[in-house]
Amino acid sequence: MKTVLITGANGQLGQALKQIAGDYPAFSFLYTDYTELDITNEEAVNTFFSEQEIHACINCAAYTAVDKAESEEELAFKLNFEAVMHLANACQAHNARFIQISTDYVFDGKKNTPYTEEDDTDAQSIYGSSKLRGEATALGINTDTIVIRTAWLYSQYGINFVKRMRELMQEKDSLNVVFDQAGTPTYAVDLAQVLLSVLSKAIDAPGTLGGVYHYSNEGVLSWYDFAIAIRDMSGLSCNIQPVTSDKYPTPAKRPAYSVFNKQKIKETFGIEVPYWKESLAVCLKHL
Ligand SMILES: NC(=O)C1=CN([C@@H]2O[C@H](COP(=O)(O)OP(=O)(O)OC[C@H]3O[C@@H](n4cnc5c(N)ncnc54)[C@H](OP(=O)(O)O)[C@@H]3O)[C@@H](O)[C@H]2O)C=CC1
Ligand SMILES: Cc1cn([C@H]2C[C@H](O)[C@@H](COP(=O)(O)OP(=O)(O)O[C@H]3O[C@@H](C)C(=O)[C@@H](O)[C@H]3O)O2)c(=O)[nH]c1=O
Repeated sequence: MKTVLITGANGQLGQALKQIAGDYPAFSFLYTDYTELDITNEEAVNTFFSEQEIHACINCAAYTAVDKAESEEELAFKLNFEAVMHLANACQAHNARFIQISTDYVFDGKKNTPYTEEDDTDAQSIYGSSKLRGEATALGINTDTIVIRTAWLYSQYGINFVKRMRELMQEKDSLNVVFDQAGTPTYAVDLAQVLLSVLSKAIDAPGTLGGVYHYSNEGVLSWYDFAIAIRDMSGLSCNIQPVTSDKYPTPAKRPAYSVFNKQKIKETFGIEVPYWKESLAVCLKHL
């Protein structure tokens, strides 16, 4: 039995992992969030790893408030870079596989064809920069680190675009949503399945499979298209207007295009990726 530490376990990805953990009997899971293990506390991280026998760590903790990060740079870097360094060092010292989650916001969005893992990064926001520093640091500490970049994460858990839109649509007659930012949503439960199947292969293969991988659901759409689908598939009625980003100003700049090329993760781990609309339907059944 291999013990897997899940940090930030009360967040939406952490809760998605808890939902499917029973399908992976070869693993026993240690779920921690801020109160059990504050990953910004280096000493606490080292003590935790010394007291428990940990074979792998999936870091689901992060500073994810994209706009707020613009005015809380220090906090964002503390969690998305420094804490990642503490976990990566502890994993290295205890021979544990480290899986770090990152984001499409590491790209500037100037491309118009899907981003591969080899494409140059150029984050446009504090959140994106802090996540980029975290992934580079973890890989620098150990090339066995697996960094999985994902995008537009949503689920029945926590706070996300799907839940926020449904609330807004019930409160308001009309909404403006940007149509000049294109990407692909990711259902957190699909990502959780991918993380555990990746780990199942990687845990017994030290020295291989490390590196960056892209994962989202299949398809390409704008936030506007996503909002329309959320409305129609939820049976709600709200007038949704497509607007350009300058008509919906935000503190943080988002990439205009952040679609992933997912060939690497599909081929390396034999993963089949669900179409975004099918996964949205699954999520909406749980809401
Ligand atoms: N959400 C999204 O749209 C996307 C997310 N990602 C990445 O996916 C990963 C998971 O994201 P998601 O599940 O949405 O994140 P959430 O914000 O839902 O969850 C993060 C969790 O980490 C906890 N946490 C905060 N500070 C600490 C700390 N010092 N020590 C331990 N835990 C802490 C949070 O607790 P509390 O709530 O109390 O602060 C929360 O439970 C992250 O790496 C994120 O960057 C990538 C692309 C898209
Ligand atoms: C609520 C709302 C948002 N928007 C715009 C703002 C923004 O450009 C886009 C997305 O909105 P949000 O701010 O909810 O999403 P945002 O926080 O940018 O989501 C991101 O979170 C981080 C953690 C990631 O890693 C990314 O992959 C991505 O999922 O939609 C509207 O146009 N109208 C609206 O009513």
